[in-house]
Amino acid sequence: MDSGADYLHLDVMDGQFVPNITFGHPVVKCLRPKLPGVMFDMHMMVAAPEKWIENMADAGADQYTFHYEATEDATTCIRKIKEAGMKAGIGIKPGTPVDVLVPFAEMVDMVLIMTVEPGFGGQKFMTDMMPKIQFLRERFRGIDIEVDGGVGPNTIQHCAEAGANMIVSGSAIMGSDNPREAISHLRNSVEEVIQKSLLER
Ligand SMILES: O=C(CO)[C@H](O)[C@H](O)COP(=O)(O)O
Repeated sequence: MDSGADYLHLDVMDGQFVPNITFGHPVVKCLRPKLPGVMFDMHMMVAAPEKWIENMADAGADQYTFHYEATEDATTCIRKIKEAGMKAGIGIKPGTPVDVLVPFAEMVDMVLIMTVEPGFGGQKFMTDMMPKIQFLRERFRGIDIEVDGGVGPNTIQHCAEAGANMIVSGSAIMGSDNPREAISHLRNSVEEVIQKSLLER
């Protein structure tokens, strides 16, 4: 396990799965040539995520992260994402128990633990989601575990110590006087905990 690759995390919201709306694959397709070499992780906060897999692959997405709650058939969704040539991620909302992810943890490239209700940036980090990360890290040592929602300099330590190795951060970086420094701080916090845990083994 390491601190994972760098992705541009793009929040797709459909006004159904979450009470907000952003953009879809046509915008991703326009963005793709403007950011060569940048990996796009689509965070699909949408109902029926299986519907947009081909479109997002065609638009140039690298990873397709959907919500467990949004589909009746997560296994087929994962298979279709991989067949379309993308990496697969599966996430859960705060109210969903973590054990639903167990059957999928070794089928996907990443699991996502939401630490806010999906739909809006700038919300308060939910520390009580940390046991979900610990649960997954204890059982699946090598997987990528991502945390999303309210993560910044004041909350990163909780995520890192629980075992997360991929971090999404919006407001804390955009609101910082020095976004580069803020990113380095988040990255270093995760790296330090990973290195320490490797030494302790
Ligand atoms: O998925 C999201 C909301 O649904 C956002 O990506 C997430 O909340 C990040 O924003 P912030 O760091 O401001 O909390």
